Amino acid sequence: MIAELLKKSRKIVIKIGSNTLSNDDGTINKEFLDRLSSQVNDLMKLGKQIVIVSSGARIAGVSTIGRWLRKEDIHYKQALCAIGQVELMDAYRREFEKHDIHIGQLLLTRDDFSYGSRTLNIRNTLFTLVDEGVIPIINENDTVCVEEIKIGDNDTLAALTANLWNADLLILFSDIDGVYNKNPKVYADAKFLEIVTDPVELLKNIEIGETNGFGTGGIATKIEAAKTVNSYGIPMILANGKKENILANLINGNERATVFLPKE
Ligand SMILES: Nc1ncnc2c1ncn2[C@@H]1O[C@H](COP(=O)(O)OP(=O)(O)O)[C@@H](O)[C@H]1O
Ligand SMILES: N[C@@H](CCC(=O)OP(=O)(O)O)C(=O)O
Repeated sequence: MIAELLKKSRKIVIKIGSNTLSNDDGTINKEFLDRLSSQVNDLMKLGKQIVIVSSGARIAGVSTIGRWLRKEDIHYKQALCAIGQVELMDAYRREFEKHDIHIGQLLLTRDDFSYGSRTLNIRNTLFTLVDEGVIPIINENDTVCVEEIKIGDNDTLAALTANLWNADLLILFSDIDGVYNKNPKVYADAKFLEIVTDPVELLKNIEIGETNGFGTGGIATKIEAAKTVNSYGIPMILANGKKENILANLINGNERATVFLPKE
């Protein structure tokens, strides 16, 4: 099922969460980015078009400046994002450059998707970058909007991007294999859910546990993202981005993940 979905999807949005992108000590996981860039390169060679939505600015800010970790003040969080965004894009640029792939940065807010002219401008930029073989890398504009760093809304941003770009598939990479009936980081007997056809019903039937590390939205915003894209007929895969060669293994049917399928 997953392999089939990936094979037939041409336009794919990939969202990468903070915990996936960072090492345990908070530094940017360069090996992860190295593996990601070569797998994305392979997908592009298969004729696929890729847009990346990446979190990680705040954690990159913490590891760059080496302080403010404990500051819960939202202004410090915004300042950390401003510092870390530069590091984040630098890390992406270095890795994609190895494959002769250029990247472009788009910093957006949820509001940008509700204004006609802004939406059109985003769409035009996205289509132009992708048509030219450049990978757009999107993050929230944490300077102008603080809601996202409080509730972790890059999942929503990824869903809105998938709709705007008319994507065939949204992939969310987190640090878990998919959705469970309860937090797998806390309960060893948590049951893995392979296919979800009704995210609204799912939310009623599972236990939403705490998020960990630098993740902010937790599993709830991922299920909300599925609800959004599914309502536009776009399927979503939630997979463990920390696993080696995850994209290649998913496409070969060698890795598990949760698939959210839109109703027929
Ligand atoms: N029912 C559940 N199924 C899966 N993960 C859950 C569940 N409840 C809580 N979680 C937690 O949600 C985390 C993923 O959310 P988050 O840390 O925000 O990810 P990201 O940084 O990738 O956006 C997992 O690491 C897991 O501990
Ligand atoms: N814009 C913030 C990320 C907010 C966010 O959604 O984080 P995550 O839950 O890790 O996807 C940053 O780059 O740190």
